[in-house]
Amino acid sequence: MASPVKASLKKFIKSCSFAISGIYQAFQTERNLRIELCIGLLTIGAGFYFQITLGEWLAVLLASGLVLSAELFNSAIETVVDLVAQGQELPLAKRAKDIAAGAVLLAALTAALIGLIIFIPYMKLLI
Ligand SMILES: Nc1ncnc2c1ncn2[C@@H]1O[C@H](COP(=O)(O)OP(=O)(O)OP(=O)(O)O)[C@@H](O)[C@H]1O
Repeated sequence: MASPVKASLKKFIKSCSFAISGIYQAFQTERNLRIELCIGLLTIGAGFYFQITLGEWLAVLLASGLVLSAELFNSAIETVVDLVAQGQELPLAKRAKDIAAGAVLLAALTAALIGLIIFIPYMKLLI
């Protein structure tokens, strides 16, 4: 393998390991992230149970990824805000945290709506 390619690949693998470590740390500290992962896994379980279509799988996976990514961004923003605020009550810190939390809420509501649209017809078949 050519040396610049090898170096780029090495750098990429290193970046991935930092990213995985970031996800791991967020899971250790953020309860909401763990709850959202559980909901995502339950939804995937329901997908297998109801044998949803390929299009429905794509929507479920996109919605789950959207919520988890939004929560990770939220955690990163909270961390930076705490770093800057250093325990002080700051109006801009509140605004930044509330907007980031709003992004998570929007993603979660969108995912819930997608879940209801997909799974309600399957659940109706069970009744
Ligand atoms: N440094 C700060 N200055 C002003 N308001 C803050 C500050 N830190 C947090 N807040 C506000 O206090 C409220 C609670 O925030 P806090 O981060 O404790 O809990 P949270 O938003 O439920 O997040 P989580 O439980 O995920 O840590 C929010 O409205 C937030 O914007």
